[in-house]
Amino acid sequence: MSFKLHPSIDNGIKQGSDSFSGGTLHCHCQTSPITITLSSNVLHNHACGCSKCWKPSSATFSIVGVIPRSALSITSGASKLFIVDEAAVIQRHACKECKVHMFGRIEQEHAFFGLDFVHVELSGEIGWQEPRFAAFVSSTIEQGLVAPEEAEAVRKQLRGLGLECYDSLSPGLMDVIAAFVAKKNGTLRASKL
Ligand SMILES: N[C@@H](CCC(=O)N[C@@H](CS)C(=O)NCC(=O)O)C(=O)O
Ligand SMILES: [Zn+2]
Ligand SMILES: [Zn+2]
Repeated sequence: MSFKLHPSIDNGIKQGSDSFSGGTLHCHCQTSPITITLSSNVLHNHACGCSKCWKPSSATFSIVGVIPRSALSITSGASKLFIVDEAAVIQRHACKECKVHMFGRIEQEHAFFGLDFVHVELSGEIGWQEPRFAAFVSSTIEQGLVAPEEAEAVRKQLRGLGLECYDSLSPGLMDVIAAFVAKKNGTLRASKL
């Protein structure tokens, strides 16, 4: 049995282009869609199994990447945006009508302050960085999308696509968050390497 992970990876992962320099995201509204223009490619693109990241219907994972907030502009339909959960670290700005999340933004002191979270499947352009790992895989169990006994099969399918699996973010990103906390606490150790 194979799981519907996400439509943009279920038939294999297509590599992005190093020379790609951005494009436009559209919400799903047929009339007056919200459009967001991105002036660069995304970084750290990945599959996220958490309950908070937007995913299309029938998908088990969201595909989400980051981009400097200075590279993102709302080019139409700004009045249709609302914040899904004001209390969340990532303020996800979604369309009031079709409910698609257009971008997530961090407004508090955080390792990822200055980066916005976006879903490049909302763009028609080709060349966006391909997903490179899978995060929060076990969170799919919480949502009833995957049975506990199925989790390893889901990981196997993800690894078969070349996506290493984690139950939080990737080690590299977790290190960035931990280093930020250590710096704040005055406990950041100097490297002896
Ligand atoms: N198990 C939780 C995990 C949620 C979670 O921690 N999501 C990560 C990955 S997007 C995060 O950084 N969330 C911050 C936020 O949503 O503001 C769930 O599925 O709801
Ligand atoms: Zn919409
Ligand atoms: Zn998530």
